[in-house]
Amino acid sequence: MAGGPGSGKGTQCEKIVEKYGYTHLSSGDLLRAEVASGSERGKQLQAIMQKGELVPLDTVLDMIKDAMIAKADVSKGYLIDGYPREVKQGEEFEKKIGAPALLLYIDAKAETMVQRLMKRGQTSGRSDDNEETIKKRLDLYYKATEPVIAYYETRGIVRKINSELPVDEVFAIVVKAIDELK
Ligand SMILES: Nc1ncnc2c1ncn2[C@@H]1O[C@H](COP(=O)(O)OP(=O)(O)O)[C@@H](O)[C@H]1O
Ligand SMILES: Nc1ncnc2c1ncn2[C@H]1C[C@H](O)[C@@H](COP(=O)(O)OP(=O)(O)O)O1
Ligand SMILES: [Mg+2]
Repeated sequence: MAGGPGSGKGTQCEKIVEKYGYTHLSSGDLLRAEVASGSERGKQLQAIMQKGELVPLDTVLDMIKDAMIAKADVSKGYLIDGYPREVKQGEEFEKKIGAPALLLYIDAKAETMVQRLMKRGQTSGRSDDNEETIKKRLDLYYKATEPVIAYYETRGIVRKINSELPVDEVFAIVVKAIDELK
C-alpha cells in the first residue's frame, strides 16, 4: 500500500486486516518499535525520522523481511504499509522477496494530508507530526514515492483509491479492488 503521509494508509490497513485477516506490516511501525527499544540503531533512526527523511533502504527491507519470515507459517497474505517509498525499494523487494500482487494507492490532496496530520499530531505523540516535518515528508513523498506508483502502473497492478471520502466509503473502494483480485 502506498500513499502520502496522512493519506489514510494505516486506517485502511486496520480495516483490511479485520475483514481479510492479512498480516499487516507497517514499515513505520517496525521502525518506531526499534526506536522504542532504546537501541543504538533506534536512536539513529529516530533522528532521521524526526527530520522527515527516509531511513536507509537495507534497514527497512531487513525489518520487513524478518517480520514476514516470523509470520510465514500462519499468514494468509501480507499487507505492506508504507513500503516501497522509492523506486529502488521496490526493485530490491522484488529481488529479495518477490513481486506484489496489488498496489493500493491511497490518494488525497496535499491540503487534506496536512490537515489530517496536524490533527493526528495533537494526540499521536509522533515526533514527525509537526508542521515543519510534515512539509518535508510531503515534499519527499512527491519527489521519491510518487514515481513508485508510475513504476507499478506499467504492470497494471495499481488501484487508485480516492481517500478524500469518509473512511467507510474509502474502504468500500478498497474492498472492491481486493475482491477483483480473487
Ligand atoms: N477517509 C478519511 N477521512 C477523514 N479522516 C481520515 C480518513 N482516513 C484517515 N483519516 C485520519 O487521518 C489521519 C491520518 O490517517 P493514517 O491512517 O494515520 O494515515 P497514514 O498511515 O497514511 O499516515 C488519522 O488521524 C485518521 O484518523
Ligand atoms: N519504506 C521506508 N523507507 C524509508 N523510511 C521509511 C519507510 N517507511 C517508514 N519510514 C520512515 C520515514 C517516515 O517518514 C517515517 C514514518 O513512516 P510511516 O509511519 O509509514 O508514516 P505515515 O503512515 O504517516 O505515512 O518512517
Ligand atoms: Mg501510517
